[in-house]
Amino acid sequence: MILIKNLSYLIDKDLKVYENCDVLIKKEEDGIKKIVGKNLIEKENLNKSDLKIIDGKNKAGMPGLVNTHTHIPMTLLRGIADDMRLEEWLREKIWPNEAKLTKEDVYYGSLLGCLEMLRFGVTIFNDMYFFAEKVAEATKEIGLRGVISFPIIDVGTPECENRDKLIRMAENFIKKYKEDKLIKPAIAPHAPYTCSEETYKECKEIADNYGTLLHTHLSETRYEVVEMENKIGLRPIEYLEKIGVLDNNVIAAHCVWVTKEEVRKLAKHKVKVSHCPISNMKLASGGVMPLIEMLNDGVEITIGTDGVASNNNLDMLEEIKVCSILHKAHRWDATVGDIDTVLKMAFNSDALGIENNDIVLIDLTAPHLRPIHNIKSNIVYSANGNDVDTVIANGEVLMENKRFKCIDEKFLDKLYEKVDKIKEKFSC
Ligand SMILES: C[C@H]1O[C@@H](n2cnc3c(O)ncnc32)[C@H](O)[C@@H]1O
Ligand SMILES: [Zn+2]
Repeated sequence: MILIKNLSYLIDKDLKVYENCDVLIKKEEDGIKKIVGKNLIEKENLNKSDLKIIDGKNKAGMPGLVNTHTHIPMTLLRGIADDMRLEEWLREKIWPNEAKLTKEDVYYGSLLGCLEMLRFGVTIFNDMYFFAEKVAEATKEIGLRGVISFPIIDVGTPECENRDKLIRMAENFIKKYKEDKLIKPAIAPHAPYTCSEETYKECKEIADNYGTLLHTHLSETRYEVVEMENKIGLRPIEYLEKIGVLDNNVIAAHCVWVTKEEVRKLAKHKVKVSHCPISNMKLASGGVMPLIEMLNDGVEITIGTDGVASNNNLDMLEEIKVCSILHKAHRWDATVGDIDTVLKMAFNSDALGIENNDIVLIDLTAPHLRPIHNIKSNIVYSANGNDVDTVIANGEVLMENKRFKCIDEKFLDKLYEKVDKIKEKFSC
């Protein structure tokens, strides 16, 4: 059992704030149980020798951050191609370099990505990358929880060039992990411009049969929308609706270029949207995701960083601040993207079908986090990922006082050496 004693502030999933409390975390057969109150040792009659005690003084606790769209192994491609728009970035830089990746490279890139997320308080994530088994393996080793989706592209991926075979591999991947405690497998047709109607339909059938999510990029750029309108006379969301893919098991990343009518379609089919403001701005995807219209129509919106090659980090605290201020600037309205709205999106793991029972502690002993008029304000507008001090995920202390507990830290040097070596095979 873990006891956080004298926690200065606790923000719960419903964004209620408690002050000066203890939090007891018990890992039981049927899940994680949490008790919040004062003087829990006495009240719950706890034996100190059964407890891992964490000092909560000058710390703020909150649920684990949830990154709902990323490509974790792309940590390997950090900084390889900046200041380019999506289409050229993908075709000229990212895909040619990804073609050189082996499954071992993806494993090390995933470890690096998981440690980066952990360092920044992200405990649950939704990934889409080649060699998904290696992403799953690294995730389990670090102890995070993730929806790991197996990507499909019609022309093939670095893992396999044959689409039919890829679909069978995706199904086997789902079978292998479907009972796993930390991993929820899923399938990911990459985007409407890389996957045919047949591919989307087959992926949807697999997602339905196995009860998994279908993760896809959707309406990310104006180019994507115009290209589709020219080819088939439909916008990407209209097209996916027409072929029967839109559903409540779909999680769609980006959804920037979306009309009001399409927002209604997303809401009608209960599609979950992963909003990736930094990646959209950096890749100059143009436009801004219609947050207000989506919220007004009841679309479930979550937040993602996208991959490190378009962000260029996995700092979800940075992402929520940018999300908030982007929409204020865009709408000339300071009330838009308010503190509670962005925090709710950042803690939302329900969209992934995972319960967020994790706790992240922020160290408040830093000049930029004092004084504290409103702890939620300091977290959204003043903090960043480096302020994360301790992470308890799935009932385990994975990081304490900014030190990784899930690995021997001596391994970090070896990991950095490995990724430096992998770096040599890429060309900028
Ligand atoms: C899984 C593949 O998806 C690629 N990717 C990474 N970021 C984006 C994005 O913003 N839009 C479309 N595709 C993206 C990644 O490089 C892999 O090739
Ligand atoms: Zn992406």
